[in-house]
Amino acid sequence: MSLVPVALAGRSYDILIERGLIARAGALIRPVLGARRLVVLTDENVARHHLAALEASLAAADYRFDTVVVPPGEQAKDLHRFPELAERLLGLGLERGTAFVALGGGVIGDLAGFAAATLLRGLDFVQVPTTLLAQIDSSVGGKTGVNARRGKNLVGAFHQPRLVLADLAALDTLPRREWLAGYAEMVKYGLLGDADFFARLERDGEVILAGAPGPLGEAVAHCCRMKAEIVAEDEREAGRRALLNLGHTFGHALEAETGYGPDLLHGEAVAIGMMLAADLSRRLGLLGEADFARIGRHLTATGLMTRVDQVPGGPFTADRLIQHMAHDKKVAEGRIAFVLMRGLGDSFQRRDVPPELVRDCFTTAGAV
Ligand SMILES: NC(=O)c1ccc[n+]([C@@H]2O[C@H](COP(=O)([O-])OP(=O)(O)OC[C@H]3O[C@@H](n4cnc5c(N)ncnc54)[C@H](O)[C@@H]3O)[C@@H](O)[C@H]2O)c1
Ligand SMILES: O=C(O)C(=O)C[C@@H](O)[C@H](O)[C@H](O)COP(=O)(O)O
Ligand SMILES: [Zn+2]
Repeated sequence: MSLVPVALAGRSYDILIERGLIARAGALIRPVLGARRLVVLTDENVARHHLAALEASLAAADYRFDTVVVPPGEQAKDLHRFPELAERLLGLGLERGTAFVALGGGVIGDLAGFAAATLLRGLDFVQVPTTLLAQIDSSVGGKTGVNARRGKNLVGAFHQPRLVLADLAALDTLPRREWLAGYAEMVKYGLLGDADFFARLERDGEVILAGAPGPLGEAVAHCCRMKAEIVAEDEREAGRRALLNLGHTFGHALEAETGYGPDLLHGEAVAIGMMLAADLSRRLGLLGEADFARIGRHLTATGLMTRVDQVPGGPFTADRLIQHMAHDKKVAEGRIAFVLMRGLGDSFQRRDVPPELVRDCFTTAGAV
């Protein structure tokens, strides 16, 4: 088993990574949580594959629990659906000693985390991530929230989980498209801060995506260690944490424009967004042509989209995409902070980016 600690004064927790953790969840949660009552939040797909094992392990550990199942997909994370969910959860008779268990991908983690942050002004919660994306990224670091009409994750809270149980066996049932979406965030770690890891992905990406336990477990643990280190230094994104947003300013704009629907998954949007960020870095004279081409080659070889005009439902206009970017949480005094690359594994934030260059990136990628 890999154990990655997330060191946060008074709110430190561990990420456990291994096959078979869901079946042991009750026993693993017991020493960490004082709560005797749990509420499991999951979605219909995850429930079909993994809920029975989780419920059996909670029962075996003598937990009283309720389960709430929501429809799958990004729409479950809509601000306007949250009141109904909150009422449903409150209807279960929550008490301060109740804790939530998020069993699912990033949508469930963000939603359950936000419910835990806000209901009764804050309850404990445990993350049991079941997508690659959630195991390497969203279950770690305490960003929780929901999407508003004006943009992605605009209503939320920083609320750290008490424990993360990343059961690699849960990924056995994950569809290939979801593996790829998670893999895009894995590539992000290489690009933002670890050129050797990017090179490893170029070599072993297919093995990882095939679920080979050794390489997969090592790659998941590596990403968690990188994220834990960044979050420990900058929990609330005052500086370095923004690097985890590489590709997201562009990607979130695409997600907003496609209505958070099934045509474009978050990770897919991030892949296109990283390519746009790489292009912007190249146009600013920061990233060489060879590195730019290398990023595109790897994303394409993996099967990810890299261009705006590959997204179903287009054509998309640069004007509208740029409008969406104005709602990014990294905007200060009206100026967007872009995460750019000076080379593979060397990213930084910059605000003074000429708007016409951003437009050129969009149109070169097929926006009109
Ligand atoms: N909080 C953060 O730090 C953070 C980081 C990255 C992404 N996110 C958010 O995470 C969300 C994306 O998460 P995601 O990609 O995990 O999507 P998701 O939660 O929608 O899950 C993807 C799909 O896979 C299904 N699924 C999940 N686990 C499964 C399994 N083991 N077997 C079969 N099907 C399974 C789900 O039902 C869903 O249909 C976005 O909303 C994004 O904004 C948050
Ligand atoms: O943990 C972080 O910090 C991240 O930025 C991780 C991202 O992958 C994730 O998509 C996050 O939800 C984006 O946050 P936001 O603040 O841009 O909404
Ligand atoms: Zn992301």
